Amino acid sequence: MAKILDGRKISKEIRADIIERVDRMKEEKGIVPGLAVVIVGDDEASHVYVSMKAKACKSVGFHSEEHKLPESTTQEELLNLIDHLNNDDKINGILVQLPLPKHMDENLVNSHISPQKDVDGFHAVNMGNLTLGEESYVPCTPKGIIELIKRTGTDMAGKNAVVVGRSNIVGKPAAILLLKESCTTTICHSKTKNMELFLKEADIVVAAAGVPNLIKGHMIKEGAIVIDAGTRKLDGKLVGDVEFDSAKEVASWITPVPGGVGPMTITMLLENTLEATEKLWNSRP
Ligand SMILES: Nc1nc(=O)c2c([nH]1)NC[C@@H]1CN(c3ccc(C(=O)N[C@@H](CCC(=O)O)C(=O)O)cc3)C=[N+]21
Repeated sequence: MAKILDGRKISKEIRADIIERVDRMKEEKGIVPGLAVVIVGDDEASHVYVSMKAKACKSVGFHSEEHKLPESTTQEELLNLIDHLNNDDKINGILVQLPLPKHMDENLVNSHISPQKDVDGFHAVNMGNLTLGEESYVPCTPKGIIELIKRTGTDMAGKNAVVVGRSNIVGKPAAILLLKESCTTTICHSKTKNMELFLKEADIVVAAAGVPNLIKGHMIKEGAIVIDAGTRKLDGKLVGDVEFDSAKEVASWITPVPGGVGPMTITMLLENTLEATEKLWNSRP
Protein backbone atom coordinates (compact mmCIF):
# COMPACT_ATOMS: atom_id res chain seq x y z
CA MET A 1 0.00 0.00 0.00
CA ALA A 2 1.54 3.29 -1.15
CA LYS A 3 2.27 6.24 1.12
CA ILE A 4 0.55 9.46 0.09
CA LEU A 5 2.66 12.40 -1.08
CA ASP A 6 0.52 15.19 0.33
CA GLY A 7 0.98 18.27 -1.86
CA ARG A 8 -1.23 20.42 0.36
CA LYS A 9 0.77 19.66 3.50
CA ILE A 10 4.17 20.14 1.82
CA SER A 11 2.90 23.37 0.22
CA LYS A 12 1.85 24.67 3.61
CA GLU A 13 5.37 24.10 4.98
CA ILE A 14 7.02 25.84 2.03
CA ARG A 15 4.54 28.73 2.13
CA ALA A 16 5.29 29.29 5.84
CA ASP A 17 8.93 29.81 4.87
CA ILE A 18 7.92 32.15 2.02
CA ILE A 19 5.81 34.25 4.41
CA GLU A 20 8.83 34.68 6.71
CA ARG A 21 11.06 35.75 3.82
CA VAL A 22 8.43 38.23 2.58
CA ASP A 23 7.99 39.72 6.06
CA ARG A 24 11.75 40.15 6.45
CA MET A 25 11.99 41.75 3.00
CA LYS A 26 9.23 44.22 3.86
CA GLU A 27 10.79 45.07 7.20
CA GLU A 28 14.41 45.37 6.12
CA LYS A 29 14.05 46.77 2.61
CA GLY A 30 10.50 48.06 2.34
CA ILE A 31 9.74 45.99 -0.77
CA VAL A 32 6.76 43.80 -1.61
CA PRO A 33 6.98 41.08 -4.30
CA GLY A 34 4.44 41.62 -7.07
CA LEU A 35 2.91 39.13 -9.51
CA ALA A 36 0.80 40.00 -12.55
CA VAL A 37 -1.39 37.27 -14.02
CA VAL A 38 -2.76 37.83 -17.51
CA ILE A 39 -5.69 35.84 -18.84
CA VAL A 40 -7.25 36.11 -22.30
CA GLY A 41 -10.73 34.80 -23.06
CA ASP A 42 -13.34 33.23 -20.84
CA ASP A 43 -12.37 29.60 -20.36
CA GLU A 44 -13.98 28.75 -17.03
CA ALA A 45 -11.30 26.40 -15.71
CA SER A 46 -8.56 28.95 -16.53
CA HIS A 47 -10.39 31.63 -14.56
CA VAL A 48 -10.61 29.29 -11.56
CA TYR A 49 -6.83 28.67 -11.69
CA VAL A 50 -6.10 32.38 -12.02
CA SER A 51 -8.18 33.31 -8.99
CA MET A 52 -6.46 30.50 -7.02
CA LYS A 53 -3.11 32.08 -7.92
CA ALA A 54 -4.27 35.54 -6.84
CA LYS A 55 -5.55 34.13 -3.55
CA ALA A 56 -2.24 32.35 -2.92
CA CYS A 57 -0.35 35.61 -3.57
CA LYS A 58 -2.43 37.45 -1.02
CA SER A 59 -1.97 34.67 1.55
CA VAL A 60 1.81 35.19 1.55
CA GLY A 61 1.66 39.00 1.44
CA PHE A 62 2.46 39.62 -2.24
CA HIS A 63 1.05 42.40 -4.35
CA SER A 64 -1.04 40.73 -7.05
CA GLU A 65 -2.77 41.96 -10.19
CA GLU A 66 -5.15 40.14 -12.50
CA HIS A 67 -5.45 41.40 -16.08
CA LYS A 68 -8.51 39.90 -17.72
CA LEU A 69 -8.69 40.49 -21.47
CA PRO A 70 -11.53 39.51 -23.81
CA GLU A 71 -11.19 36.69 -26.36
CA SER A 72 -11.21 39.34 -29.13
CA THR A 73 -7.91 40.88 -27.90
CA THR A 74 -5.31 41.06 -30.66
CA GLN A 75 -1.84 39.64 -30.14
CA GLU A 76 -0.43 43.15 -30.49
CA GLU A 77 -2.62 44.41 -27.65
CA LEU A 78 -1.42 41.54 -25.46
CA LEU A 79 2.22 42.29 -26.31
CA ASN A 80 1.62 45.96 -25.42
CA LEU A 81 0.30 44.96 -21.99
CA ILE A 82 3.36 42.74 -21.46
CA ASP A 83 5.63 45.69 -22.42
CA HIS A 84 3.86 47.78 -19.83
CA LEU A 85 4.25 45.08 -17.12
CA ASN A 86 7.92 44.53 -18.09
CA ASN A 87 8.50 48.21 -17.23
CA ASP A 88 6.35 48.33 -14.09
CA ASP A 89 8.50 48.40 -10.92
CA LYS A 90 5.68 47.01 -8.74
CA ILE A 91 5.70 43.82 -10.83
CA ASN A 92 8.44 41.22 -10.31
CA GLY A 93 6.76 38.28 -12.00
CA ILE A 94 4.49 37.98 -15.04
CA LEU A 95 2.41 34.92 -15.89
CA VAL A 96 0.31 34.63 -19.04
CA GLN A 97 -2.24 31.90 -18.44
CA LEU A 98 -2.21 29.14 -21.08
CA PRO A 99 -3.78 28.08 -23.34
CA LEU A 100 -4.10 31.33 -25.29
CA PRO A 101 -6.78 31.80 -27.97
CA LYS A 102 -5.95 30.17 -31.31
CA HIS A 103 -5.11 33.46 -33.04
CA MET A 104 -2.08 33.90 -30.79
CA ASP A 105 1.42 32.38 -30.86
CA GLU A 106 2.12 31.11 -27.33
CA ASN A 107 5.89 30.81 -27.72
CA LEU A 108 6.13 34.31 -29.17
CA VAL A 109 4.01 35.77 -26.37
CA ASN A 110 5.97 33.96 -23.64
CA SER A 111 9.25 35.17 -25.07
CA HIS A 112 7.99 38.76 -24.98
CA ILE A 113 8.05 38.65 -21.17
CA SER A 114 11.29 39.98 -19.72
CA PRO A 115 13.38 36.85 -18.90
CA GLN A 116 13.96 38.35 -15.42
CA LYS A 117 10.18 38.44 -14.80
CA ASP A 118 9.40 35.10 -16.47
CA VAL A 119 8.34 33.23 -13.32
CA ASP A 120 6.74 30.45 -15.41
CA GLY A 121 10.11 29.77 -17.01
CA PHE A 122 8.59 29.49 -20.51
CA HIS A 123 10.74 32.18 -22.18
CA ALA A 124 13.06 30.69 -24.81
CA VAL A 125 16.09 31.98 -22.86
CA ASN A 126 14.95 30.31 -19.62
CA MET A 127 14.02 27.07 -21.42
CA GLY A 128 17.41 27.19 -23.17
CA ASN A 129 19.32 27.81 -19.95
CA LEU A 130 17.39 25.03 -18.22
CA THR A 131 18.39 22.64 -20.99
CA LEU A 132 22.03 23.78 -20.81
CA GLY A 133 22.11 23.31 -17.03
CA GLU A 134 22.60 27.04 -16.44
CA GLU A 135 20.70 29.12 -13.90
CA SER A 136 17.12 29.80 -15.00
CA TYR A 137 13.56 30.05 -13.79
CA VAL A 138 12.22 26.53 -13.62
CA PRO A 139 8.62 25.91 -14.82
CA CYS A 140 6.35 25.60 -11.77
CA THR A 141 4.71 22.20 -12.26
CA PRO A 142 7.98 20.33 -13.06
CA LYS A 143 9.73 22.12 -10.18
CA GLY A 144 6.93 21.01 -7.84
CA ILE A 145 7.21 17.44 -9.16
CA ILE A 146 10.93 17.26 -8.33
CA GLU A 147 10.28 18.74 -4.88
CA LEU A 148 7.67 16.02 -4.23
CA ILE A 149 10.05 13.24 -5.33
CA LYS A 150 12.79 14.65 -3.07
CA ARG A 151 10.40 14.54 -0.10
CA THR A 152 10.25 10.74 -0.41
CA GLY A 153 13.94 10.69 0.56
CA THR A 154 14.82 8.62 -2.53
CA ASP A 155 18.20 9.03 -4.19
CA MET A 156 17.22 9.72 -7.80
CA ALA A 157 20.63 9.06 -9.36
CA GLY A 158 20.51 6.05 -11.68
CA LYS A 159 16.79 5.46 -11.23
CA ASN A 160 14.63 4.78 -14.29
CA ALA A 161 12.23 7.69 -14.74
CA VAL A 162 9.43 7.61 -17.28
CA VAL A 163 7.56 10.79 -18.15
CA VAL A 164 4.26 10.28 -19.94
CA GLY A 165 3.49 13.39 -22.02
CA ARG A 166 5.72 15.81 -23.91
CA SER A 167 4.10 19.22 -23.43
CA ASN A 168 6.30 22.31 -23.19
CA ILE A 169 4.81 23.22 -19.82
CA VAL A 170 5.08 19.88 -18.00
CA GLY A 171 6.44 16.78 -19.75
CA LYS A 172 9.43 18.21 -21.58
CA PRO A 173 10.83 20.35 -18.71
CA ALA A 174 10.09 17.54 -16.19
CA ALA A 175 12.23 15.18 -18.28
CA ILE A 176 15.08 17.72 -18.36
CA LEU A 177 14.94 18.10 -14.56
CA LEU A 178 14.91 14.33 -14.01
CA LEU A 179 17.95 14.06 -16.29
CA LYS A 180 19.64 16.74 -14.19
CA GLU A 181 18.98 14.54 -11.13
CA SER A 182 20.82 11.76 -13.01
CA CYS A 183 17.77 9.62 -13.69
CA THR A 184 17.78 7.42 -16.78
CA THR A 185 14.95 9.33 -18.36
CA THR A 186 12.45 8.24 -21.01
CA ILE A 187 9.59 10.25 -22.46
CA CYS A 188 6.51 8.35 -23.64
CA HIS A 189 3.79 10.07 -25.65
CA SER A 190 0.76 9.42 -27.82
CA LYS A 191 2.85 7.81 -30.58
CA THR A 192 4.79 5.52 -28.23
CA LYS A 193 4.41 1.84 -29.05
CA ASN A 194 3.79 -0.39 -26.05
CA MET A 195 4.07 2.18 -23.26
CA GLU A 196 3.64 -0.60 -20.69
CA LEU A 197 7.06 -1.97 -21.61
CA PHE A 198 8.64 1.31 -20.43
CA LEU A 199 6.37 1.76 -17.40
CA LYS A 200 7.18 -1.74 -16.11
CA GLU A 201 10.85 -0.71 -15.76
CA ALA A 202 10.14 2.71 -14.21
CA ASP A 203 11.18 3.45 -10.61
CA ILE A 204 9.65 6.92 -11.04
CA VAL A 205 6.55 7.64 -13.14
CA VAL A 206 5.55 11.21 -13.97
CA ALA A 207 2.13 11.25 -15.61
CA ALA A 208 1.46 14.42 -17.62
CA ALA A 209 -0.63 13.30 -20.56
CA GLY A 210 -3.99 14.80 -19.64
CA VAL A 211 -5.76 11.49 -20.32
CA PRO A 212 -7.92 10.44 -17.35
CA ASN A 213 -7.00 7.07 -15.80
CA LEU A 214 -4.49 6.24 -18.58
CA ILE A 215 -2.08 4.50 -16.19
CA LYS A 216 -3.39 1.58 -14.15
CA GLY A 217 -1.91 -0.39 -11.28
CA HIS A 218 -1.02 -3.46 -13.37
CA MET A 219 1.19 -1.34 -15.66
CA ILE A 220 3.38 -0.04 -12.83
CA LYS A 221 6.53 -1.58 -11.33
CA GLU A 222 6.22 -2.74 -7.72
CA GLY A 223 7.48 0.01 -5.39
CA ALA A 224 7.50 2.82 -7.99
CA ILE A 225 7.06 6.48 -7.08
CA VAL A 226 4.02 7.73 -9.00
CA ILE A 227 3.52 11.46 -9.59
CA ASP A 228 0.26 12.44 -11.25
CA ALA A 229 0.25 15.85 -12.93
CA GLY A 230 -2.97 15.21 -14.83
CA THR A 231 -5.98 17.38 -14.04
CA ARG A 232 -9.09 16.82 -16.09
CA LYS A 233 -12.70 17.35 -15.15
CA LEU A 234 -14.67 14.13 -15.63
CA ASP A 235 -18.37 14.27 -14.71
CA GLY A 236 -17.66 17.35 -12.58
CA LYS A 237 -14.88 15.56 -10.68
CA LEU A 238 -11.14 16.30 -10.96
CA VAL A 239 -9.25 13.20 -12.12
CA GLY A 240 -5.61 12.50 -12.87
CA ASP A 241 -3.83 10.38 -15.48
CA VAL A 242 -3.37 7.59 -12.95
CA GLU A 243 -6.08 5.21 -11.80
CA PHE A 244 -5.45 5.94 -8.12
CA ASP A 245 -7.18 2.95 -6.50
CA SER A 246 -5.31 0.29 -8.48
CA ALA A 247 -1.99 2.20 -8.57
CA LYS A 248 -1.81 2.71 -4.82
CA GLU A 249 -1.72 -1.08 -4.33
CA VAL A 250 1.53 -1.30 -6.30
CA ALA A 251 3.38 2.00 -5.80
CA SER A 252 5.55 2.94 -2.80
CA TRP A 253 4.51 6.61 -3.00
CA ILE A 254 1.70 8.25 -4.90
CA THR A 255 0.25 11.76 -5.29
CA PRO A 256 -3.51 12.23 -5.02
CA VAL A 257 -5.58 14.35 -7.45
CA PRO A 258 -6.59 16.84 -6.21
CA GLY A 259 -4.12 17.68 -3.42
CA GLY A 260 -0.87 16.51 -5.03
CA VAL A 261 0.92 18.29 -7.85
CA GLY A 262 -1.68 21.12 -8.20
CA PRO A 263 -0.99 22.92 -4.92
CA MET A 264 2.78 22.49 -5.46
CA THR A 265 2.51 24.25 -8.84
CA ILE A 266 1.10 27.36 -7.19
CA THR A 267 3.63 27.19 -4.35
CA MET A 268 6.51 27.06 -6.87
CA LEU A 269 5.01 30.10 -8.62
CA LEU A 270 5.20 31.97 -5.31
CA GLU A 271 8.78 30.77 -4.81
CA ASN A 272 9.83 31.88 -8.30
CA THR A 273 8.21 35.30 -7.81
CA LEU A 274 10.02 35.77 -4.49
CA GLU A 275 13.27 34.67 -6.13
CA ALA A 276 12.73 37.21 -8.94
CA THR A 277 12.22 39.96 -6.36
CA GLU A 278 15.32 38.99 -4.36
CA LYS A 279 17.46 38.85 -7.51
CA LEU A 280 16.30 42.27 -8.67
CA TRP A 281 17.05 43.73 -5.28
CA ASN A 282 20.48 42.11 -5.03
CA SER A 283 21.42 43.36 -8.52
CA ARG A 284 20.92 46.99 -7.48
CA PRO A 285 23.89 49.03 -6.33
N1 LIG B 1 1.11 30.10 -17.80
C1 LIG B 1 0.57 29.06 -17.17
N2 LIG B 1 1.18 28.59 -16.06
C2 LIG B 1 0.65 27.53 -15.38
O1 LIG B 1 1.21 27.09 -14.36
C3 LIG B 1 -0.58 26.96 -15.84
C4 LIG B 1 -1.15 27.50 -17.00
N3 LIG B 1 -0.57 28.53 -17.64
N4 LIG B 1 -2.31 26.99 -17.48
C5 LIG B 1 -3.03 25.94 -16.81
C6 LIG B 1 -2.13 25.05 -15.99
C7 LIG B 1 -2.85 24.29 -14.91
N5 LIG B 1 -2.31 24.72 -13.65
C8 LIG B 1 -2.76 24.31 -12.39
C9 LIG B 1 -2.42 24.97 -11.23
C10 LIG B 1 -2.93 24.58 -10.01
C11 LIG B 1 -3.81 23.52 -9.90
C12 LIG B 1 -4.36 23.17 -8.57
O2 LIG B 1 -4.04 23.75 -7.56
N6 LIG B 1 -5.26 22.16 -8.48
C13 LIG B 1 -5.87 21.72 -7.25
C14 LIG B 1 -7.38 21.57 -7.37
C15 LIG B 1 -8.08 22.66 -8.07
C16 LIG B 1 -9.55 22.35 -8.32
O3 LIG B 1 -10.22 21.86 -7.39
O4 LIG B 1 -10.01 22.57 -9.45
C17 LIG B 1 -5.33 20.36 -6.86
O5 LIG B 1 -4.84 19.64 -7.72
O6 LIG B 1 -5.42 20.03 -5.69
C18 LIG B 1 -4.14 22.84 -11.05
C19 LIG B 1 -3.61 23.23 -12.27
C20 LIG B 1 -1.38 25.69 -13.90
N7 LIG B 1 -1.21 25.91 -15.21
